Amino acid sequence: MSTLSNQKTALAKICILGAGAIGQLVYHQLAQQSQSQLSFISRDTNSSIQPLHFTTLDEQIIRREAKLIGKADYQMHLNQVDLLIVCVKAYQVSDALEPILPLLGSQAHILLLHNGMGPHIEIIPMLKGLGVSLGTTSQGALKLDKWHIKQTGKGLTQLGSSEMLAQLPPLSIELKQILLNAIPQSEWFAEILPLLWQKLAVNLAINPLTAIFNCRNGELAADEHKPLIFNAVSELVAVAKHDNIELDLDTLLQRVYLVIELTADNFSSMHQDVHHNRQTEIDAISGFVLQRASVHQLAVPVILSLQQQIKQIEAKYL
Ligand SMILES: NC(=O)C1=CN([C@@H]2O[C@H](COP(=O)(O)OP(=O)(O)OC[C@H]3O[C@@H](n4cnc5c(N)ncnc54)[C@H](OP(=O)(O)O)[C@@H]3O)[C@@H](O)[C@H]2O)C=CC1
Ligand SMILES: CC(C)(CO)C(=O)C(=O)O
Repeated sequence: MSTLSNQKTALAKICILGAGAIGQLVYHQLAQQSQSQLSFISRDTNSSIQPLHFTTLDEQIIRREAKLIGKADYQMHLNQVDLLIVCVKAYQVSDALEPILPLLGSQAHILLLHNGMGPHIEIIPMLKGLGVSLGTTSQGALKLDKWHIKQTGKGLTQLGSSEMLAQLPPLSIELKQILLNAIPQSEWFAEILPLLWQKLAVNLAINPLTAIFNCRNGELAADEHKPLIFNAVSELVAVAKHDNIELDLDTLLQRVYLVIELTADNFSSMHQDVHHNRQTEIDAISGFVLQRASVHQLAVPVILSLQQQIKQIEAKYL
């Protein structure tokens, strides 16, 4: 257990890796509710102070400043960090952490906050005994400009640990409290993996299909898509079972259709990535399920086909 005392809680040093839409949203939420010392990791050489703008859900514009830690100051700064929140895309996690991890002090804890699954398995060998927690958010945020974000939706943020991480130091109670106080609708789970699988099922059922059929989320409610969604989610449930994660197919399908309804007008993140010719997070969505299916020697033809179709789309521009 970390020794961060109550007295030091106010001075907890929290650094965010990935100053994008979600990284900046979490920064503003922490700045609003805690007295922690906050910063972003920059890829520039020198540190700087960056003005930020945040448009809230009720259209208020809040101005703040953030400390960006430049490479020249990594050594000195990172050694002091208590919590590193990683808010890059799933496919960026390992590369982003590689130069940072060796510079963190032994008190540092890492929180991964991204869509999809898999990076936690990739980074465990790189951790050298540092603690890690995992999370997923259903809040929405959009970059209006590099340093101006708008919150676009409320939603649950599910954070937690797992038995598979039990050998590593846990997040301290004080840091957990800072996160739960600052992030609205956030919850902590002793075993987070089932929650991550459930969110994965939602992303698997919605994201690739919206990119393949070039449609908004709501159009997936049509009868013509029902067999594909049913088969993809059924395959995921079977793979999860072999990973000792029990998911209920009916409950999961209900959740998928609820998200389709609640986000009917949205273009999914994968649709937007394809639209802007960006790499998608497919490898952490269907790719992760395919990887686990291969470990358990299970056939998942529908998920394989979704993966291949998105890879073909990406290949036209990447
Ligand atoms: N935006 C949303 O509403 C939601 C997003 N999510 C998930 O949250 C995660 C983050 O998404 P989002 O914030 O939208 O993505 P963004 O692309 O906006 O943010 C990622 C940020 O990380 C930066 N970055 C990438 N590599 C590095 C690195 N090596 N060192 C430092 N910074 C780096 C990027 O910088 P640069 O652009 O310069 O490369 C970018 O600013 C994703 O998994 C996404 O699916 C989940 C729910 C909702
Ligand atoms: C829930 C959903 C599908 C909302 O669009 C999403 O998480 C995404 O677009 O990545």
